Amino acid sequence: MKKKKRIVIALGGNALGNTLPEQMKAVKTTARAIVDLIEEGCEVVVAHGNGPQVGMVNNAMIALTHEDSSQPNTPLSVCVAMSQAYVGYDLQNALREELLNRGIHDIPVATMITQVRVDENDPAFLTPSKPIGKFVDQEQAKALSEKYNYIMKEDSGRGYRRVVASPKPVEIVEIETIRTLVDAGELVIACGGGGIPVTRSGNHLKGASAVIDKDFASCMMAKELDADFLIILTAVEKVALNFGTPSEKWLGDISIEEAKQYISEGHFAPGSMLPKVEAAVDFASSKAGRTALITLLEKSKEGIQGKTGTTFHL
Ligand SMILES: Nc1ncnc2c1ncn2[C@@H]1O[C@H](COP(=O)(O)OP(=O)(O)O)[C@@H](O)[C@H]1O
Ligand SMILES: NC(=O)OP(=O)(O)O
Repeated sequence: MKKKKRIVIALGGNALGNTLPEQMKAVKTTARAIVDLIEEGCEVVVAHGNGPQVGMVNNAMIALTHEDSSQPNTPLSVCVAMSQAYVGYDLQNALREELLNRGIHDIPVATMITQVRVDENDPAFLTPSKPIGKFVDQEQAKALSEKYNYIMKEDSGRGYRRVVASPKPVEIVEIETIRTLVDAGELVIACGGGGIPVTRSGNHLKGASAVIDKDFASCMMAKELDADFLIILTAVEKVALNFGTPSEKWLGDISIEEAKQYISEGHFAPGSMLPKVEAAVDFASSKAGRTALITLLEKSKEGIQGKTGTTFHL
């Protein structure tokens, strides 16, 4: 019998929406796209981002502390944990329902609260780079940085966002549990929001004030699970050279060498497209036969059929 293709999908912000009602709606479309892949005969593992969601949770927790001084600050690591549960809850239910609606009764869905270890000496702790929360204009950005000491940065021509530290993942703490569930045929949602960042001190895991890039965490999970495909779903169908300029050129199938050259030429914006391309290069170059794909959620099926998206190969 032909072995099923194992796919790790990294869902970007547009697959989840920015508010509770938007998320309820978005996860239904997302579930349809994922179950399409399952019906194509693929084994799917789902990871997702949390930029808007962790920003929202963090704001709510700050407001709580302002209202009630007996409530201590909620660490960013706990906000990431909350965002994993919030997204996992809606996504898990949408997937369950979509599977049942299509008569698929033998694939249980589970969300794994996932911790990802980072290095406490990672220089990324000193240079915040990960955009979270809402997009605001320049004036609002100035007000937020004055009021809360936030570091605000312009994000790919779409406005300003708060940036936080984003160290690289070193180890997925729950990887053996994830592997056991995936090998048992379950549909697992894991490494949400890049994973809850932790550092290790002996047997103790301590939350770190950071948001890990889900593209890097998904890449690590895809390698750990020996996946065939890493699919990074975002708001563009393809990756572009000279993005947003008159000489914009959309990329189809590219080699690792070409991708590395384009990275060095500065074609991909840090904090948005650059981590996706870096994760795609890392995965596709890690072992022969591994393919990475960057495309739109609605195009994921066509993407794995080689009909669209930007595909990275050795
Ligand atoms: N070279 C590029 N090619 C395509 N998109 C790019 C490029 N550089 C920056 N972008 C921007 O990056 C966005 C994807 O990053 P982002 O929105 O942070 O991802 P996510 O979907 O994970 O939230 C695209 O929608 C686009 O606006
Ligand atoms: N954690 C993370 O990478 O989130 P986004 O995909 O929303 O940026």
